[in-house]
Amino acid sequence: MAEPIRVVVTGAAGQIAYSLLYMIARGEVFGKDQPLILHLLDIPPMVGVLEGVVMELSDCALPLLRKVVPTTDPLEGFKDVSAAFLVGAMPRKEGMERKDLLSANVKIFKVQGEALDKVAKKDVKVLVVGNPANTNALVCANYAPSIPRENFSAMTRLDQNRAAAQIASKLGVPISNVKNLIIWGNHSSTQYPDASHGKILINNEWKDVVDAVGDNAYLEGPFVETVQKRGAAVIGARKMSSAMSAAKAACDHMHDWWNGTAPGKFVSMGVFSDGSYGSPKDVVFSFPVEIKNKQWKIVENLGLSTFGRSKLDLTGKELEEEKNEAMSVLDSN
Ligand SMILES: NC(=O)c1ccc[n+]([C@@H]2O[C@H](COP(=O)([O-])OP(=O)(O)OC[C@H]3O[C@@H](n4cnc5c(N)ncnc54)[C@H](O)[C@@H]3O)[C@@H](O)[C@H]2O)c1
Ligand SMILES: O=C(O)C[C@H](O)C(=O)O
Repeated sequence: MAEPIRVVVTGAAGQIAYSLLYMIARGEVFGKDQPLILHLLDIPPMVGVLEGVVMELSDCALPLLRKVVPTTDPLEGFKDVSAAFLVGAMPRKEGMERKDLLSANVKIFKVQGEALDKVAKKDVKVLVVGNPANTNALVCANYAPSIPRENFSAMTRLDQNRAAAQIASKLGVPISNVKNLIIWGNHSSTQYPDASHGKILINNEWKDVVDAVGDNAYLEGPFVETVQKRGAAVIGARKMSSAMSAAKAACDHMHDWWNGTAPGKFVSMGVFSDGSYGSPKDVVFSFPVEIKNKQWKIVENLGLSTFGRSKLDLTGKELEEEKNEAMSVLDSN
């Protein structure tokens, strides 16, 4: 069997981590033959809860889990890690937008970027879940200059999964029969869930989602809005933000980054923009990507409608504004 790898989950005493840690430790991300040492990072007031999580992980009796390192010290938490799930951050409450968390959360990602830079493996894969995820990923990467910025990503996979679930339910097919729906831009209510390149498996043949749905008004209206507002809908119902589905999406994201995407399939990830599709450069923007040998590549030459173009411009503008706001928060500290 392979040597164990070290994987850190921040916010390890929180609600997303409670589902996520179990899925990782079962081998659902790095494989059923990959032993793991799990680092659990949280803040000092959560030490008691963290102890409980450590007890439960032990009681799960998981064969791949070789050791658990609970800590409140980022330098210990990020030491020699190969993969980092950056979940620890304040969640929004009812009535807030995710960017309202910016001033509180962005500082966390500065400190964690600096710690990753000092002690993580240089090929560490960093997934930022904590909101506002795109801008937090940007900040984290900026404070970790010795790690390639391609190694930092933000999670829009939950939005992709939500989009796929809407289409599967609309067409009455299993979720595994839907692929290549795209989330463009920010993990916020300006994101653009785009079904125009989506495929659906009907009678053993991949067909266009657009043709199968046959209702453009739905695809540009209720479909887009439902996905954009799904996080708020979950908060409205649960009084807490999504956790089980967020943990599953984090596993899907890191799984595909680690293992690659199947031929003909792409997934959405927030990554550093090179200006593709007229997006602003140097913000973390969600694009369709294909992954091979742990390297993502933006899928090129996909057509964009006039409607899509206007949506990309809107979400790109929001990301530039968030970036400026984050920089002024950090400059004033
Ligand atoms: N990108 C997405 O799709 C997505 C989906 C769901 C939730 N989220 C975001 O994920 C974050 C976590 O959500 P949750 O429901 O688990 O929240 P939670 O409040 O249940 O848990 C957050 C945990 O982070 C810890 N924490 C705070 N500051 C920390 C720091 N500096 N270092 C380490 N740990 C720290 C807290 O003590 C707490 O245990 C929120 O920002 C939420 O908005 C993102
Ligand atoms: O909506 C939130 O604040 C939590 C999360 O980002 C989500 O999409 O469910």
